[in-house]
Amino acid sequence: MPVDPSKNDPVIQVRDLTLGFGGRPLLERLNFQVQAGEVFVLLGGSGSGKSTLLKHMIGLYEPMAGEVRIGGEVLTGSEGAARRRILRRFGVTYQSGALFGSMTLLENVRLPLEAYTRLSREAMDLVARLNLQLVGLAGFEHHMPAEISGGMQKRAAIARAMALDPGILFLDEPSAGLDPVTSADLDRLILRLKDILGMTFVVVTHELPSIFAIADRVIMLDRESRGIIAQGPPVQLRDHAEHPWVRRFFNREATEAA
Ligand SMILES: Nc1ncnc2c1ncn2[C@@H]1O[C@H](COP(=O)(O)OP(=O)(O)OP(=O)(O)O)[C@@H](O)[C@H]1O
Repeated sequence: MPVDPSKNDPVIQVRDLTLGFGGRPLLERLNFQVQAGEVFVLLGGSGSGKSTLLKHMIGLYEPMAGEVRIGGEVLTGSEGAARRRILRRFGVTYQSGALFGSMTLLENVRLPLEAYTRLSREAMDLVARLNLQLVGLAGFEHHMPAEISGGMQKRAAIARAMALDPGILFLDEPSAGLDPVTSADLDRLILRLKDILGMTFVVVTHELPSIFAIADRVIMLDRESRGIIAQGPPVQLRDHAEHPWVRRFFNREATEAA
């Protein structure tokens, strides 16, 4: 079930978030919200903290200050049953993909169901099959990850991240290592899941064609000022951003992509 199917409700709230390592802040006092059913993209130069911010948003790291709320509940510092409940509201795929190589696709997608539900084996298989079907992998249930292409592996990782029926998916560089055609296929899948299931996405990506294809809104992180230097729909930023770095980012890459 989507966390909250009504549009314009924040499903993720980042409030005064300061994060860093070894007592040194990398990003300070970040404030932004992600609305239900939107694709929200984290941008920024290399080392600006995109992946680190994503890891804070999913509770993998604890911030130096501030909080992250998912579906209105505070994830930061949460524990026990409350934390488990919040964690089940979202799925994650990491850059490395990380399917278990010794398991079939069906077994990979079944894994979270085995760990977190008491469904019967038949029901788990049914859910796993449906999820693989949803990402265009019907018929590949018994393939091993090494037997399918990189693009299909990414799709299978998304199917696994969706196994527990979350309303939110966090994707860290989903098109890394994919050719442009396969990457565009993945963009279409993201848009389809958003349209048919009303899912909310938070995506880290550098790929400009992808950003224009999928993003409702982006935020641009900046290492020097340790904050957000631009936010809004990508076309708006391309045409009207005040910050020179932001204009350079969109225009240089637009030229390269042309
Ligand atoms: N676990 C960690 N411990 C200490 N420093 C870290 C850790 N993880 C990341 N960093 C540092 O934080 C900074 C931001 O890293 P991060 O990976 O979040 O950037 P990014 O914007 O995702 O970069 P890229 O686009 O190159 O992947 C970098 O200087 C990195 O070395």
